[in-house]
Amino acid sequence: MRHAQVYRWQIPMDAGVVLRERRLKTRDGLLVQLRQGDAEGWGEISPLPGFSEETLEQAQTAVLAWANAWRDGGNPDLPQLPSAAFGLSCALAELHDELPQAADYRAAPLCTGDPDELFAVLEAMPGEKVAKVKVGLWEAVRDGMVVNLLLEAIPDLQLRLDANRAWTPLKAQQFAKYVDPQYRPRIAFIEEPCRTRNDSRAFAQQTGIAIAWDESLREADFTFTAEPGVKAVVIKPTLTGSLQKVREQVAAAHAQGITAVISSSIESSLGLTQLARIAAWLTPDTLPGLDTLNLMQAQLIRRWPNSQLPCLSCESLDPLV
Ligand SMILES: O=C(O)CCC(=O)C1=CC=C[C@@H](O)[C@@H]1C(=O)O
Ligand SMILES: [Mg+2]
Repeated sequence: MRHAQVYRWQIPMDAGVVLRERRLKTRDGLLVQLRQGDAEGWGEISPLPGFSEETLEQAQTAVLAWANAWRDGGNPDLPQLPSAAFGLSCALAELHDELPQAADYRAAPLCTGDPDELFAVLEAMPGEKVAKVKVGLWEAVRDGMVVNLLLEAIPDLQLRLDANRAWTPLKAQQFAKYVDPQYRPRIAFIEEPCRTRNDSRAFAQQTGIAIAWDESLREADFTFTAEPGVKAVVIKPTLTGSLQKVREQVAAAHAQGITAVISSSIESSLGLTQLARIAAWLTPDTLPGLDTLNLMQAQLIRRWPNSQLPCLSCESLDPLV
C-alpha cells in the first residue's frame, strides 16, 4: 500500500529579510510525505519568490497531480518545475534509502548587515573559518572597507562575497580599490559581481579576485566550463531540479576543476537538513552555504542541530490530500 500526503506551510520571517528589493514577510511552501510498507520519505517544495521561475500555486498543482498518480500505483515522471522535481526526488530518495544520513551541518555564517555580529560567530567557529558577506546593497566603498576590516582582524578567515549582479564595472572597480591587494587571495570568491557575465569575467581578470556563478546557472546558454578567475558554482537545488540533475551539475563542475557549493534557497529546517546531507554526500570537501535558518522564526518537523527556534510538528500543518 502506498500513502502520499502533501502539507502546505507558512513560517513568519525575521523582520527585514529583503530579496530582490522585496520584503519577504513569510516563507511559504509544501512538504510531501510518501509511505510504502515501513519506508517513509519526505521532501520540501518551496519555490523562492524572485528567484524561482514557478509560483507556489503552480508547484502545488504539479505536486498534487504527481502524488495522486504515485499513490495510485503509478510511476509518474517528475514534474518539470525545479522546486517540485527537487522535493519529490528527495522524498523518493529517502523512501528508497538512497539519500545518505550523514550530514554536513557546518555552515558558512551569513552576514547581511552588521559585521560586528560576525566577529562573535567566527570566534566560536571551530576549524576552517569561512563566512559569506552580502555586498552591493550599500555603497561599494563601504563594502570594500567591511571586507578589509574583517580580513585584517581575523587572519585565518576566508570570505565568500555575493553581489547578486548589483554592480556596474565602475562600482565593482571602486569596491576592489578598497580591498588591500594582500587580502584579495583570501576572498574565496565573489558571486556574480556584475550585471553581465562578461563584465564579471573582466572584473576577475583585472582585480585577481576569483568569482563564482550563481544566477548564471539558470540561464539557457550556461555551461560548466573552466575559465580563468572562475573558482566556483553555487548550486541551489530548489532552483535546479531533481536530485539527479543536482548530481549531474556537481559532477560537471568537478570535471572542470570548479568547486561546487551546495546552497540554500531559504528552505525550512526540513529542507535545510536534507541539503546538509546532500552536501556531505556530493561535495564533502566544501563548506555548504546553508546559514539561512535564522532568517525564519520557526523550524519544521526536523530540527537543525543546536537551533533554539521552536519546531512545528506535522499536526500543525494543513493536509491537502
Ligand atoms: O549561499 C549561502 O551561503 C546562503 C544562501 C544565500 O546567500 C542566498 C539564498 C537565496 C537567495 C539569495 O538571497 C542568496 C544568494 O543569492 O545566494
Ligand atoms: Mg548568490
